Amino acid sequence: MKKKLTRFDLQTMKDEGRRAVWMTAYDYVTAQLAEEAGMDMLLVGDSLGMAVYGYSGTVPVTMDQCIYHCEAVRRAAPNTFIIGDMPFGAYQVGIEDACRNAVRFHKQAAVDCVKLEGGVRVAPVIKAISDGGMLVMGHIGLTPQSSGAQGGFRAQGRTADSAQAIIDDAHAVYEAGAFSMLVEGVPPEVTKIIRDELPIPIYGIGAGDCDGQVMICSDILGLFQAFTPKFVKRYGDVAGEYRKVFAAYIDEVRQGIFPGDEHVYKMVEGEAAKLAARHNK
Ligand SMILES: Nc1nc(=O)c2c([nH]1)NC[C@@H]1CN(c3ccc(C(=O)N[C@@H](CCC(=O)O)C(=O)O)cc3)CN21
Ligand SMILES: CC(C)C(=O)C(=O)O
Ligand SMILES: [Mg+2]
Repeated sequence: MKKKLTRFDLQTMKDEGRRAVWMTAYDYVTAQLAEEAGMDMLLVGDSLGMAVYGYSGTVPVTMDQCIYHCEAVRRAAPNTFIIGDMPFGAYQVGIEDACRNAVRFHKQAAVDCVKLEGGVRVAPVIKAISDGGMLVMGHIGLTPQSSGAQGGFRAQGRTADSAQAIIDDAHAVYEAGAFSMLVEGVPPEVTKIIRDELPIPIYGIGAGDCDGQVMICSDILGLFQAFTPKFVKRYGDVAGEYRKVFAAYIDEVRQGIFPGDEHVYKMVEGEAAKLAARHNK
């Protein structure tokens, strides 16, 4: 049986140059298949607001939604390192409130760490949660919960000054006690400096080569239809499979092909005749 990774395993993987592979999972079936496939970690991302609930961003996502999906993923993947993504509002109101929400992720959903977006500005929050004995993963660069401030879902750090601000964020996140961090949507030159200057695992999505990669599950499956960020690689056409299956099912029911003999229940021996006798009077 697969053994759940610890922060020390993740650190060793980085130190030995072995890349960690992870993706988002929001539901039981997906998480079960991911654990079976040997995924190193699973993120119950607040991207579930877009991938599952159809919002146009992640801002509306609530603690309850994140917790319920985390619980489903944990039940499906008891031996996988699970990251609970703190939604917008869960750590903006105050440090005490942020700690309470991080505790809820651990108590109710049995996550292995929480992740939250931001650098210099959220460093005190990261410090308070880590001081509470919980593992925190940082998330810098393109931070979807602040897409308003960033002017949309756009690559960050493409000028020397804006890149420097992200590097400063990385240092603040590390100093605050994060055990690892995710860098999203920045040029590889920026990622490289962060990786050279910090000892903890640096994971990427749209950030070039890193100590590991994460992708949105429905993006790699070729299932998510609304948009495709530049950094996504589709490894399948699951939307195409859905279309084929739905069309075939509709067709068979309409033609009376499904359900067939093999899909119906048999009456107990002799009972069909008795029943027929009652109704043939
Ligand atoms: N399905 C999905 N995949 C993701 O990667 C993802 C989500 N949802 N939801 C949360 C955030 C939002 N992300 C996004 C969304 C769109 C772009 C995108 O299309 N960017 C364009 C540039 C757009 C512009 O400049 O205005 C690109 O070409 O990458 C990037 C990241 C990443 N995350
Ligand atoms: C990996 C990223 C984009 C994330 O935080 C999420 O899926 O919510
Ligand atoms: Mg997220």
